[in-house]
Amino acid sequence: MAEERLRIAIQKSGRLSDGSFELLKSCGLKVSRGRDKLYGRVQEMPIDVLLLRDDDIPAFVADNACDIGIVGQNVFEEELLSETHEAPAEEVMQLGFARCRLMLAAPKEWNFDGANDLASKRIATSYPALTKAWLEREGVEAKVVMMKGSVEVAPRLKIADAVCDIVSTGATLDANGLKPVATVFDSEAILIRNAEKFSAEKQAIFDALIKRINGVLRSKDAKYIMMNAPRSAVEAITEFLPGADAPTVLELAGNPDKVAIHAVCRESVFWDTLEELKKLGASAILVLPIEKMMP
Ligand SMILES: Nc1ncnc2c1ncn2[C@@H]1O[C@H](COP(=O)(O)OP(=O)(O)OP(=O)(O)O)[C@@H](O)[C@H]1O
Ligand SMILES: O=P(O)(O)OC[C@H]1O[C@H](OP(=O)(O)OP(=O)(O)O)[C@H](O)[C@@H]1O
Ligand SMILES: [Mg+2]
Repeated sequence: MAEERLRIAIQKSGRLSDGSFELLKSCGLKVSRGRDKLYGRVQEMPIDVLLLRDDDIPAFVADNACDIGIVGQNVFEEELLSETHEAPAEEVMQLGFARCRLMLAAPKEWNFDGANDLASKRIATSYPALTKAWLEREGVEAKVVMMKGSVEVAPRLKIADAVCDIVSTGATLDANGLKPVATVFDSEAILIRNAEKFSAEKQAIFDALIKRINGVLRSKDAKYIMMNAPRSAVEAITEFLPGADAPTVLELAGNPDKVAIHAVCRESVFWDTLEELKKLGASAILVLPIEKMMP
């Protein structure tokens, strides 16, 4: 019998693409792309990769053309609200990259004073379902105009009064004379899966992949921190270290009053943290990245 392989759909090129390939790489999976560049194969695990437009990913996963996929939460929620599939794909986990917001934006000169200002106005968006749901929550009646791309130019062309589009730095809005006025949806890349039960063989591949992804995500903010400190400050320093439990305390040769402290910090270590540690008497502080972490 042919070996079962797990099929994952990822974006071919765009804002999700690099992060998706990077995640697979961090999981120890190298994707060798086929000549048509639409199909890739992983050597290290029985996984096939399909390279698609991001909008097609939820449907490919819902329809069983792929088992799992990586897509923006915004695109996935839009698809769910549109109710196009009897058994839509299911969200498995957030992946911590491609963070952005779906935001309502209005021309800078508009003295915008809350959602009610949008009553009877035209709003251009590629996300009509999410936009309509937000308007409904706010109790505002407005006309939603669907645009597939270049949404930000709509007010200038008098196609719409406002837009509802993806914002990260805000540079695109600014360049088009627009300002953000309300957040409709917070988004990041997510892993989705087909709603049906996998075969035992496929489930085992899926479980192994999830374990690796969790290991990569866990190590993302985590740092290995080393420092010397007065023996008397060990307790205060341990309490202060972000997300660290039970650090290793080592003798320092020829210096009975001082020890070396080694700890895994599970949260970000900022410059402020280092300043505080210094105040508590720490010196020779080293912060090292952690590549992978298994519980
Ligand atoms: N500026 C941004 N910063 C971070 N994430 C973003 C940004 N813009 C979009 N995203 C996220 O990445 C997803 C894909 O965005 P992209 O602009 O690549 O889509 P696209 O142009 O529709 O691509 P495709 O050609 O695959 O249809 C979005 O749905 C959103 O979740
Ligand atoms: O707030 P900013 O940092 O400016 O990012 C927002 C822009 O990024 C995305 O487009 P992208 O640049 O991916 O190009 P696209 O319009 O071709 O998808 C998105 O559609 C916005 O237009
Ligand atoms: Mg798209």
